[in-house]
This record gives sequence, structure tokens and C-alpha cells, in this order.
Amino acid sequence: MTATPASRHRPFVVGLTGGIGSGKSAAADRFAALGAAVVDTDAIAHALTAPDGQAIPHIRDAFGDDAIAADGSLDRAAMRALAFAEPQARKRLEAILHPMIREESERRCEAAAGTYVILAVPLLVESGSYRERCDRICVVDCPEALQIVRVKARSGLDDAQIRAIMAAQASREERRAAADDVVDNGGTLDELYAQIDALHERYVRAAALA
Ligand SMILES: CC(C)(COP(=O)(O)OP(=O)(O)OC[C@H]1O[C@@H](n2cnc3c(N)ncnc32)[C@H](O)[C@@H]1O)[C@@H](O)C(=O)NCCC(=O)NCCS
Ligand SMILES: Nc1ncnc2c1ncn2[C@@H]1O[C@H](COP(=O)(O)OP(=O)(O)OP(=O)(O)O)[C@@H](O)[C@H]1O
Repeated sequence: MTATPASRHRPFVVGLTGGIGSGKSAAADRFAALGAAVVDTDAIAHALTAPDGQAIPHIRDAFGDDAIAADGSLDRAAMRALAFAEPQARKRLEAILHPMIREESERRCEAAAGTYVILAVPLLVESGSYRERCDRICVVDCPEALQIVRVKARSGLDDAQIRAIMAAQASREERRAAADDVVDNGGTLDELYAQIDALHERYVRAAALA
């Protein structure tokens, strides 16, 4: 019998989180290569703020034309500087984006094919509504000094900018306390992948039993 939307079994959802530069995307890419469906809230946030993105008119209303780049997308560098210097501005931006991100991520999780879903959310531990949706929480963890080195190498942001972003996120201890599974990404990518491969086997088994 073909499953109808009403009878469709709710997917097994693994929430994947970690601080900036901890290695969430590297971990998510590995889970995807192994066959997991990945729903990435950073990617959804980027789509919402692309030219003609659903959030753009609301951001223009709240922050003015200076927040919008010439191509009609969110001016990410300008908004990064504002949002991580002024908590009130970040709250205003989040008030626009987070309900849209939550709705779209829920839709994508429900529609996902695959044995289980990896729901990658940088602010998962900070947000009760994501935690409620997850059957397990997987935290990618590495020393803060390594987060800074990796983000610098990737983006060219300086120490102060990276620390300002980290200050807006849960601490390493808070994240680890919320975790069912902790991935140690203090080593090489191969060491990361070996841990993801082992977790994938466990998640496939857990999803089959759910
Ligand atoms: C401020 C913005 C424009 C900066 O853009 P930028 O291209 O530099 O970053 P990007 O979106 O790729 O995010 C990179 C990382 O920054 C961190 N980060 C992003 N938003 C937030 C936030 N609101 N609070 C804390 N950390 C954040 C996360 O670790 C994320 O993985 C952007 O991060 C944004 O729109 N943030 C608000 C939306 C949001 O909260 N996204 C998180 C997904 S739920
Ligand atoms: N074990 C590792 N060894 C070396 N480089 C790594 C390792 N893990 C991740 N990286 C690199 O560090 C950078 C940050 O990793 P990644 O983008 O996966 O982190 P993230 O948690 O998704 O970051 P953000 O929160 O900014 O989205 C990337 O350039 C990635 O290729």
C-alpha cells in the first residue's frame, strides 16, 4: 500500500549541531555521502535571503535599504557586523528569519527520503522547538582555539569577529550537556569521518526500531 501523507511514518530525526567552525558541515556532508537525508538550516537561511528570497522585503522594512546588496540579496557582511555587535539587531533579524526557517525545515524533514534525517542547526541547543523535534542530538565538538583557526582559514574573519559570533552561541559545555552523541573533531578529517561512519550505523539501526 502506498503511504498517504496522513499515514506516512514520521522520519527519525537526528539534530546535528556545534559552534561556528566546529565541523557541522563536514559532518553533514559525510552523513549525506552515507545516504542520510540532510536538512540544513544555514542553507535555508541563505535561500531566504538570496535575491527575491522570501525574507528580503521584511528585512528591508526592518533595517532599510542599507541592509540589501545591489543584487537584491541580504548584504551579509554588513548584517554580520551589525548583528554580532548589537544584540537587539540580531533579535530583530532572528524574529524575521527563525519562524520561516523553522517552517521550511519542518517541511523538508517531513518530505525527506532516506532512512533517517540529519537536521543541521547551529542554534539547536539554544532553541527548545528544534530540540523537541529531534530523536537524538549529535554535537560536533572541538576546542574553541581550533574553531577560530578553522573559521579564519575559511572566511578571513578576524579573532574579534569570530569571538563575537561565539559569544552569541551556547558554550561548549552547554552543548555537550545537551548531547546524546558527541563527535570529537579535534583531529583530522579522517578521524572525523570514522566517527560519523560509526554513528551512521547506529542511526540506521535506531531508525529501523523507531
Ligand atoms: C548574520 C548573517 C547575515 C551573517 O551571514 P554569514 O554569511 O556571515 O554567516 P552564515 O549565515 O553562513 O552563518 C555561519 C555561522 O554563523 C553562526 N550564526 C549564524 N546566525 C547566528 C545567530 N543568529 N546566532 C549565533 N550564531 C549564528 C552559525 O554558526 C552559522 O553556522 C547570518 O548568519 C544570518 O542571517 N543569521 C541569522 C539567521 C540564523 O540565525 N541562522 C542560523 C541558522 S538557524
Ligand atoms: N577535522 C578537520 N581538519 C581540518 N579542517 C577541518 C576539519 N573539520 C572541519 N574542517 C574545516 O574547517 C572549516 C569549518 O568546518 P565546517 O564548515 O564544517 O564547520 P561548521 O560547523 O559547519 O561552521 P559554521 O558554523 O560556520 O557553518 C571548513 O573549512 C572545514 O573544511
